[in-house]
This record gives sequence, C-alpha cells and structure tokens, in this order.
Amino acid sequence: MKGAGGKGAVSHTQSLPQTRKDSVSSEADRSQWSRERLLEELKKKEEENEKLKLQLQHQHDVTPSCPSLTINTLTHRLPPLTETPLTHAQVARYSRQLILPEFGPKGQRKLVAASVLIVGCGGLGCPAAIYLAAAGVGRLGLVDYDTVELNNLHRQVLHTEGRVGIAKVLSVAQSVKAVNSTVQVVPYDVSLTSSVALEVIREYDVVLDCTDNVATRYLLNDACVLADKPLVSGSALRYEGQLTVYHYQGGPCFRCIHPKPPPPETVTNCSDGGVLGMVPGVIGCMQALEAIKIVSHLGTPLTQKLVLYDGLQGTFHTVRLRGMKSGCEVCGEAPTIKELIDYEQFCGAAATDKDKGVTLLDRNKRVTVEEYSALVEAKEPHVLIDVRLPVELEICSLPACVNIPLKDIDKAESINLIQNKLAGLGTSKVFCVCRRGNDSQLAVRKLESCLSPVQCQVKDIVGGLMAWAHKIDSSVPVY
Ligand SMILES: Nc1ncnc2c1ncn2[C@@H]1O[C@H](COP(=O)(O)OP(=O)(O)OP(=O)(O)O)[C@@H](O)[C@H]1O
Ligand SMILES: [Zn+2]
Repeated sequence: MKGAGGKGAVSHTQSLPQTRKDSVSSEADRSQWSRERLLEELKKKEEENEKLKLQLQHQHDVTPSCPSLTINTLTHRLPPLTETPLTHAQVARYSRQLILPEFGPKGQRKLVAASVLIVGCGGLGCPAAIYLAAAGVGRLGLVDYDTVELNNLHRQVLHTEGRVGIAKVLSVAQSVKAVNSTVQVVPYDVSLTSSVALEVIREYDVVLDCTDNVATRYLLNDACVLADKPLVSGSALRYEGQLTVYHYQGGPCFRCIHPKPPPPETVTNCSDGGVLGMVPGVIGCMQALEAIKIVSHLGTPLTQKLVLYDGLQGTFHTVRLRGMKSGCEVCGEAPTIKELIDYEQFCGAAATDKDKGVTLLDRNKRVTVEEYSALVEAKEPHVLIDVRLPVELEICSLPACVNIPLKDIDKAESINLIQNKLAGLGTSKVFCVCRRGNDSQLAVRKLESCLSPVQCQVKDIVGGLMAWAHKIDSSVPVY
C-alpha cells in the first residue's frame, strides 16, 4: 500500500483546487513525495550494493564480515562438528521446539552438531535450506551451478529481484545467514559431477536431493550409497510432489526402485510442464523435516515409503516401496558399481534441465524467423500451426495461427483441418511453430508421415516464438 500510494497520492493532490489550506497540504504532500522518492532511490541503491557485494564474493573475495559466504573450493576440508551443551542464547532461540518432548534439548544438540548437504538451490532447495537453518542445523552445504533468473522468483523464495544474475548458492547463503547467523553455510558454486560428488558428500551427515534431472538423481544415489549417507529425495511438477528417503535403515536406494533410467523424451521439467510454487514449497519443507528426523533420531523416517502429494486435491498418500534389492547394482549383495560412472551417458540425457535445443530436421525443412517474417510481409499464402498447449497461446501467439497441440497433430481430424485450410488458401505450404523450436520439428516429422509431399511441404520455424521475440518482435513476451 505504501509503495503503491506514492505516485497515486501525488496526482490526486495535484488535481485538488488551490485553497490556502490545500496549498499547505500540497506542500506537505510534495515533501512527503520527495521523501518517498528518496526512499525509493535509497532502496534501489541498497539493492545495487547488495548485488555488487555478492558479485565480489562470487569472484572469491572474502567479505570480512561474513567469511563463511566465500565459495568453497572443494579442496578445503571442513572441521568435524561435535555435540556440546546448549548455550543460553540457543535455549532462548530454539525454545519453542526445545519443549517438544520427543525432540527436546537432546534433539537440538544433535541438530546443532549435524551437517546437511542441499544439492540444488531452486524450488525445493530454498524452503529446505531456510527451515533447516531456522531450526538450527550446525552446517549447511549448498550446491548449485546456476544463477538466479527472474522466472525463478515465483517459487525459489530465498532469491530476490536484486539478486537476479547472482550465483544461487550465494543468494541462498545470504538469506540463510540473515535468518540464523550461527549456522555455518558452505556454498559450492559447482555442478555436482562424478569427479567431485564423493568428496563433497563425505563431509556431510545427510544429503537432500533438490535437483531436477535424472542424471543427477542417479549420481546422488550412487554417491550416497558409496559414502553410506542417507538421501532425502524430493520432486515437484505442476501441482504434484513426491518425497522419500533412500539408503537409510536398510531401506532401498533409488536404483533398487528404478534400475533403468526413463527414456529422456518421457521426462518433463518445470520449464516445460509448469509448477505452482507452493508444491515444491511443501515438499522442500518435508525434506527438511526428514533431515531433522534423521539427525535428531526423531519419529519414523520415510524409508521404503513414498509420499505422494496432490496439491489440487489437497491430499497426501503414502505408498510402501519394495525393499532393498539383493541384485541392486550399487547397494546389492554383489554390486557392480563400485565407483561413480558417467551418468549423462547412462541416462542418455544431460545433468541439467536447461533446454539445449535439438536439430532433428535438415536445413531445407526449416525456416529462420527472418525468412518466415519476410514470407509474411510478402503475404505468401500458407498455414501456420502452433503446436503448443492452448494455455501457452494465451501468453502469446503469431497472427492467423491454427492451434493443434503436438499430441494431436497426427489425429485424423487435425489432418482434415490442415488439408481443408490448404485447399481454401490454394497453397501447399505448412509451417509449424512452438516455444523454442524443438516440438515444431517433431510436428514436421509426424505430419510428413501423414501427408504426401505432393499435398504439402511442411517446415518448422527455427527457435520458435522465443527466437521471434528476440529477433523480430520484442513486444512478444518471453516465457
Ligand atoms: N548436477 C547438479 N549440480 C548442481 N546443481 C544442480 C545439478 N542439477 C540440478 N541442479 C540445480 O538444481 C536446481 C533445481 O531447481 P529448480 O528445478 O527449481 O530450478 P531451475 O532449474 O532454475 O528452474 P526451471 O526448470 O524453471 O528453469 C537448479 O537450480 C539447478 O541448477
Ligand atoms: Zn539399491
């Protein structure tokens, strides 16, 4: 209200008639206005300042006031944490959880002496980190190679507008320190790979998988089995989330349940499938709770059990998982995986969910956005098929497109529709467009198998609507 009131209040007072009383009050308003503008300026400068400070730390400079926020170099071994009696300050800070009979001072002492590694500082990692820090975990390791993007802020709630472009681990470290300066925070601005995973994981008591890709899930699983650490695994997509604990108290590991990786094309990420922020929020909090249960010996951990959360229905279901598999390649009786392997090769997919862009079609079956734009300018008759979901067309679309989602493109009614449109326009030219130019290539392939080349020539638009937004029309929103 305060921020929104500033400018609105000025235009309102300016339109009032100028009586003496009014002019006094408008002077007061003016001074209030300039004060608010100054405050706004100050806020902006403070944000810039914070960004610069974080960038400095990013370049491995130690900030004297907060040396623990330096990026950890991996070669630096961390001193062990030991259980000590609670100080008066700790008793005062954690009093509301200390009086829980099952947890009590004993649980708190264990938590303060515990270290938790969070891999992935996104939608799951943010809530997990802040709840663990607030509860008083002794040491929090944070791993992520990525930087904060504007489209992260709706769910990755520890990052701020002022930190867009900054390493996620530093952003989370900063937020965590602001809530509990007594927690040791160890940021690792790296991609967790086979060459570093064991070295990092061995330093921690529990590992939280807050990542978003299959290759990293197998890597973390194998590393946790080899280093003998419990792995609290979470995931969230659209309105649904899942949670379980692997390799703990004789329970199965991820490989016992999923010995083979899924075909890469069947895996959907948040960037393509969407996600409502509260869903990873719920699951991330539950991951933090499982970690606390493990280190403080509290309750019954979710080993050999999978929690399924349906945010739309507001329901939780717990299903029992199969037990440890004696033939499991990593945790079984005669394991064949004794060291970390190449997980990208094993999964046939990169250890990231970032869209790399694929080229499936020959150049002569594709047009660039510049070529398509010229064709539109020249009013060349053609049919443009947008193969995205209808909800995506509500965000942006090109004029005169026909929406046929990729999954429906080879259905008889879709083919009829395309043929009728072509006949109506007296053309054989079909162009397929999608968000980034991957699905549109699949659409071309599907259409080629349904339509004869005499009837039509199908091409895709390279880079899709995002290329159009960047190169042709900046009024098209990027999403
Ligand atoms: N091998 C890895 N090493 C380090 N960090 C990883 C690894 N794999 C995934 N991550 C990180 O895990 C996090 C997963 O979080 P999330 O999916 O919420 O974020 P995102 O990938 O930024 O989001 P979006 O999919 O919307 O672009 C990301 O920040 C990603 O960088
Ligand atoms: Zn196993």
